[in-house]
Amino acid sequence: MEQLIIRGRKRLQGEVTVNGAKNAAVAVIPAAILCDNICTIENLPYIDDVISLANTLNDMGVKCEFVDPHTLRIDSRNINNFCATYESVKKIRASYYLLGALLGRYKKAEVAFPGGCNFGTRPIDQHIKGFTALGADVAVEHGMIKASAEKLVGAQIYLDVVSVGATINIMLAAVLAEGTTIIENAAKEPHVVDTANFLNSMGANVKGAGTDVIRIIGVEKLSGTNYMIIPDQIEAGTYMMAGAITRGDVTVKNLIPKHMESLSAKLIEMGVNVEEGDDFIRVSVTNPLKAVNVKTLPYPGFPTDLQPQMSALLSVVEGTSIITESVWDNRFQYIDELKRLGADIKVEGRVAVIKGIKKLSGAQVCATDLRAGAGLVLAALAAEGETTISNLQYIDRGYEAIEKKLGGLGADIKRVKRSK
Ligand SMILES: CC(=O)N[C@H]1[C@@H](OP(=O)(O)OP(=O)(O)OC[C@H]2O[C@@H](n3ccc(=O)[nH]c3=O)[C@H](O)[C@@H]2O)O[C@H](CO)[C@@H](O)[C@@H]1O
Ligand SMILES: C=C(OP(=O)(O)O)C(=O)O
Repeated sequence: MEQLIIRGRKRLQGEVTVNGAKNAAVAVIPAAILCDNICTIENLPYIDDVISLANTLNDMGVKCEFVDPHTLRIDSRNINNFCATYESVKKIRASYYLLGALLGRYKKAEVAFPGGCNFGTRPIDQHIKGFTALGADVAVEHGMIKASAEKLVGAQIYLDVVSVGATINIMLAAVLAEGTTIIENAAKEPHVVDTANFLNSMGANVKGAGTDVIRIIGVEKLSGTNYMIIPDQIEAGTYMMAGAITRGDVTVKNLIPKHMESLSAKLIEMGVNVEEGDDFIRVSVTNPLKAVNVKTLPYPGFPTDLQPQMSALLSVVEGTSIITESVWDNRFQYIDELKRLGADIKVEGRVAVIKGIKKLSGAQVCATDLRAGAGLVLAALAAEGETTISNLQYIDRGYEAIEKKLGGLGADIKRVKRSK
């Protein structure tokens, strides 16, 4: 068992570089099997979700090779298996993209119900509605989602909820379908746009990604391509808040400032100094910070994947802050862990009321999911004394070398192996 040991209250200072985006990577990798050739994907984060997906594709006869830790060469010429089992996909949510990609290219797919972080129900009815509208038969049996079609024909699909996964999955299934598909009420997240750009670089015809109407004109064939993944909005936001919670001076490099607007605006409202460059943001604190209210929303709103990190930050900002989680029905499970560090937070349903305290104090805590883990890391950086964080398998799903990056900013953090 590995743990992070953090001795807090070091003011972070310096520069940290963001890796490629997890949620773009996990869509683009399955999308690569839509062509009968080789795709080379660069700027991938070297994280467990990416490694798991590469292993899953290898099990299907796709040759996935890391050219270096951030570059994956995907050769899908000899794919021979259209089934992804529970064993291979249980840890990753994005395994659902294999459904859209296999269905789009081979008209058949069998994928175990996806895993990923647990914050309440994570239905996939909108994915299934989209596949069905394109002409697929979809059945759920023995924990497997089975989809097949004679052929796929473009359709007009209105999503009942704004869903990143359904938007991307329908794009994957529709790029090789006959005719035009229109997705209305589509998600607008940067990773939706990145996946559309990747598909277009393979020869697809996807327009409107980044707005709430996406139009896909089916093409006959896609070709291999070289593609570079966008920077990770959530990793960037996590390090921006690491700067703020330690009242430090941190420059987060290799990000897209536009993707950070909802966070930057909140930090500025709190009194944090936020200085933007073309591809960096410098965050520093010189004045006392103020409490704020935050509501998570689909992009361009405040990302739910930065909500736990924001709770950690607000737990040491004087005054009462309110966080409303409007995307997931149960994403405050980690609050009990934050309370072990002394945070004063009350949760009622989807609302957390945070009374800022002067100082957190180190304790033993456990990550309950990926971003909960990131929130605990931030809280530990601000806490007096030593914090031990376990369940690192969650953090490792989405953060490459988190202890090295924070260590480079002056944090006292180390990863240790403990016998159970
Ligand atoms: C791999 C990946 O990219 N994961 C992200 C993706 O998850 P994921 O794609 O699973 O999240 P969605 O955008 O689909 O979910 C948003 C909301 O829609 C609901 N819903 C979704 C699909 C569906 O068929 N029916 C339905 O009701 C969900 O319960 C949730 O309330 O977007 C989330 C919201 O930004 C992020 O927290 C996750 O980090
Ligand atoms: C919730 C997340 O991931 P996933 O959807 O892959 O579980 C996340 O990235 O915060």
